Amino acid sequence: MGPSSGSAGKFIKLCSPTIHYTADMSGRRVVVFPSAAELGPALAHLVASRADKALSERGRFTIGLSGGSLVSMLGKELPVLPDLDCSGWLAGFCDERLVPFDDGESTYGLYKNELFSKMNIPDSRVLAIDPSLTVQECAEDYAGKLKKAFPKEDIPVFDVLLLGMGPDGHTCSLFPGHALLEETQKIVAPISDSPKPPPQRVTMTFPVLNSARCVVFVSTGGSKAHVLKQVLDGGDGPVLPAARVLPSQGELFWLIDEPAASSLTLPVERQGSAAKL
Ligand SMILES: O=C(O)[C@H](O)[C@@H](O)[C@H](O)[C@H](O)COP(=O)(O)O
Repeated sequence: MGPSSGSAGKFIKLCSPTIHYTADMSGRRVVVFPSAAELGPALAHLVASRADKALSERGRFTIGLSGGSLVSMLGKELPVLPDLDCSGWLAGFCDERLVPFDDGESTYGLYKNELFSKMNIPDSRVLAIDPSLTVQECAEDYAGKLKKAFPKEDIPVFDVLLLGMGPDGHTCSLFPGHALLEETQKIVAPISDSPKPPPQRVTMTFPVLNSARCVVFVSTGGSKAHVLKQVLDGGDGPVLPAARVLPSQGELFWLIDEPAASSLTLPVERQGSAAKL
């Protein structure tokens, strides 16, 4: 798509050599970086800026985390930011695999090692699942934890949700064609037939994703090019789960790298600043 196509709207000119261009595509602010190495620091700055804002306006910063490449990216980039005070942070998980915390598949376990320990975020500031429960109980228990953490809201409003997207267009544990895509009542749902192992997981539902103040997708690598085109460009195919994330009030960013963007036709704006995100 280009400036003349329907899905591409105004293009935002920023000023730093590390961002190639940003585009406003159907309410999504798409930012393309030369590589994942340049995307990581911008992601960290974006999180820090929304944390500053939340802390000054509401006295705490709530963030939902996802697995995949985000774990190591955040573990590398956030702890090295100067003057980042995490004492007011409350971290949860956009989805989680129902495995013990010391299992290599546990998203909590990965973040504990790669991020929480480096940033001195204690367990009391982390909303985690109870992996000893059945998947049904686990979803109810985690939903209860979210409700307790957001007592004034029917649907939790996270300051930032960080999401990845699988090559099939799934996000969180919301997979293409699955009945959970239509869930409107629960804020957290169990899934016991995840097409991607492990099969048992719990996941935030679209009502939570679409209530956030800021949602940031991170997607990198050439293996995502085809599905990114489908999600960002639309077209005749089914609307993939990642494309259904459109916060009703909040911001929506797609931070991608050039290989992932290679099937998109983007404008030639080539200046930007991570600080302006
Ligand atoms: O729970 C999972 O099985 C993964 O965490 C998965 O959902 C991941 O987030 C996406 O596949 C994006 O992965 P990348 O960030 O590595 O692209």
